[in-house]
Formats: sequence, structure tokens, C-alpha cells
Amino acid sequence: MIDVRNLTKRYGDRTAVDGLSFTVSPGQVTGFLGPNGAGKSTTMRLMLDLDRPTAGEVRIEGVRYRRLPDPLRRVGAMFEAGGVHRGRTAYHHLLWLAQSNKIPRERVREVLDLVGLDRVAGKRAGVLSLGMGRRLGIAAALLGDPPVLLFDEPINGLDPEGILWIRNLLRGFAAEGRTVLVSSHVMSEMALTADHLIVIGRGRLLADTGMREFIEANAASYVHVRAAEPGRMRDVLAAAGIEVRSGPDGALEAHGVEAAKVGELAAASGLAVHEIGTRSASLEEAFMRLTGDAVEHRTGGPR
Ligand SMILES: Nc1ncnc2c1ncn2[C@@H]1O[C@H](COP(=O)(O)OP(=O)(O)OP(=O)(O)O)[C@@H](O)[C@H]1O
Repeated sequence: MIDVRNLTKRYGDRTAVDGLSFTVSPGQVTGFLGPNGAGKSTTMRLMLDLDRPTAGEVRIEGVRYRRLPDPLRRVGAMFEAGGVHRGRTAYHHLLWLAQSNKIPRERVREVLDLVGLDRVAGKRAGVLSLGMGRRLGIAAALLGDPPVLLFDEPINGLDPEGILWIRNLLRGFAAEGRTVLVSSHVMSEMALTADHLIVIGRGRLLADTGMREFIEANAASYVHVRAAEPGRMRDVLAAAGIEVRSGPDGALEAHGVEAAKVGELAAASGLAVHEIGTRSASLEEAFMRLTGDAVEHRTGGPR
């Protein structure tokens, strides 16, 4: 479990993290979302004591990171800027980490197998592809078999196979009962990976809720209907007081109404319907709606 309490971080007069409190629970994947500059990476760095908070604190399994005995056995982290010595082989990078953390050398082979790098273990880290480098970062995070795992933008730049692999890996870790926190800007992927969401904007907490609840609360689903005579269909729906918008390819989107009601209105007016169904709102829509005001404006006037 990760417990963030009243966390604040200022850089000069810029407040990157602003009185943030939330808990990340074990047994599920928690997505950490926010627009660029929201403070996600700063928060994750503070979790690992890579930076000093201006106020507040983070406890991992009840303890400040710097007070954790054997930290690699308690928390594994993969941040984008990997901290890998490019001239070292993948194997020696992991061996060096294992030895400096009193982890048996057999574990190095185990994690290399686990992330599918066993065959390139002798290659220098600097020549690994982006996907392999990411796997090496994950191998390092797993060395101590920790119950808490942090991933900052793990799928950035990966191909579809790599993305699917990470998704299954993270879901597998959560199913084993670990605490998994992952940040990403790829909403479609986050929707498939995370069970719970922490959303921040300008350093403040905007939402701490289950995936489904988040989408339902922040974006509406609607009835998608394709009719032989879209103009008449629109008039019938509008006459019944239903809000109708134009969808792609002549389809209509009826809001605030059940699909059954739309079907009944069409039948009562003798209108042929070619396609009808309820379309769920997406995480992306919900995210955009919630964070619209919290987007960092990089150009223009004062914030
Ligand atoms: N070392 C630093 N010195 C000064 N300002 C910083 C520093 N690190 C972060 N910031 C500022 O703090 C704010 C939060 O940055 P942070 O990188 O944590 O956001 P983020 O949510 O991870 O963004 P992104 O999605 O773009 O990675 C930004 O305005 C950033 O410019």
C-alpha cells in the first residue's frame, strides 16, 4: 500500500504538487492520470525519496522510503529515464543492482527469463531496442520481488505487442496481490489496464475512484441509431424531447434516453431502423471533460 498524505512540492514559486492525499491499494492496478505538467512524475519521485517534499509525506507499507530496510525488496520502480549504464550488459546491470542490494545472483537469471531478455542478456544496454530497454527496466524493478510497483509511462513508444505484454504483466502483478501504480497518457490502454484511477491536475487531486465510476460520472453514454430516413428520425426524437446530435456517417446520437425507448418511438412512427445500440462513453472523453480546466498552458498569459 502507498499512502500519500498532504504532499506538497514547490520548485521556486512553481507548485508542482499541491496538498495531495490518496492511498494506492494492493490487488488492483491503479492508473495515475493527469495532463502534462500535472505533477505525476514529481509525485512518483517523492514516493521514492528522489526529491524532498516541501510538506507532507509518502509512506510505503507504513514506512518512509528512506527508512525501508532493503528498499528493492519493498518497492520496484520503472521510470522513463532508466539510469542504466549503457556500456554494461543487461546481465551485468542487473547483477550490479542485485549485489549492491544483497539479492542472490540466481535472481538475475530469473528476472531476465521473466521479462523475456534471457537471449540478449550479454548485449550492452546501450544497443538494446526501446522495447528491450523497457523490459530491462522492468527486470530491475522486479529484482527484489517487491509487493509495491511503480511504473512511469511504461508503454511510451512501444509497439502493440509490447503494449499488450505490459498490460498483461501489470494485471498479473495486481492479481498476485501487489500494489501497482502506473502513469500513462494513453487513455485507451489505461481503460484496459487499470481498475482504479487517481487523477490530478495542477498538482491537486481531481478524482480517486474506480474506472467504471469515473467514466460514468464524467461522460455520458448515449444511444447510437442509424435510420433509413435520418431526418425524420431526428424529428421524431426531438418531438419527444430527446437531445439528438449528429454522429459519423449520418448516424444519430440520442442522449439521456434508453435504446428501447428510441426503438419504440421509431416503430410508432413507422421508421425503419438499420442499427441501434448503447455506446459507452470512453475514458478519454471522461478524462478530457474532467481535466479541461487543469491543462497547463505553455504559452500565453499568467496561470
Ligand atoms: N526539477 C524541477 N524544477 C522545476 N520545476 C519542475 C521540476 N520538476 C518538475 N517541475 C515542474 O513541476 C510541474 C509538474 O511536473 P511533472 O513532471 O511532475 O508533471 P507530469 O504530470 O509528470 O507531467 P508529464 O505528463 O508532462 O510528464 C511542471 O510544471 C514542471 O515544469
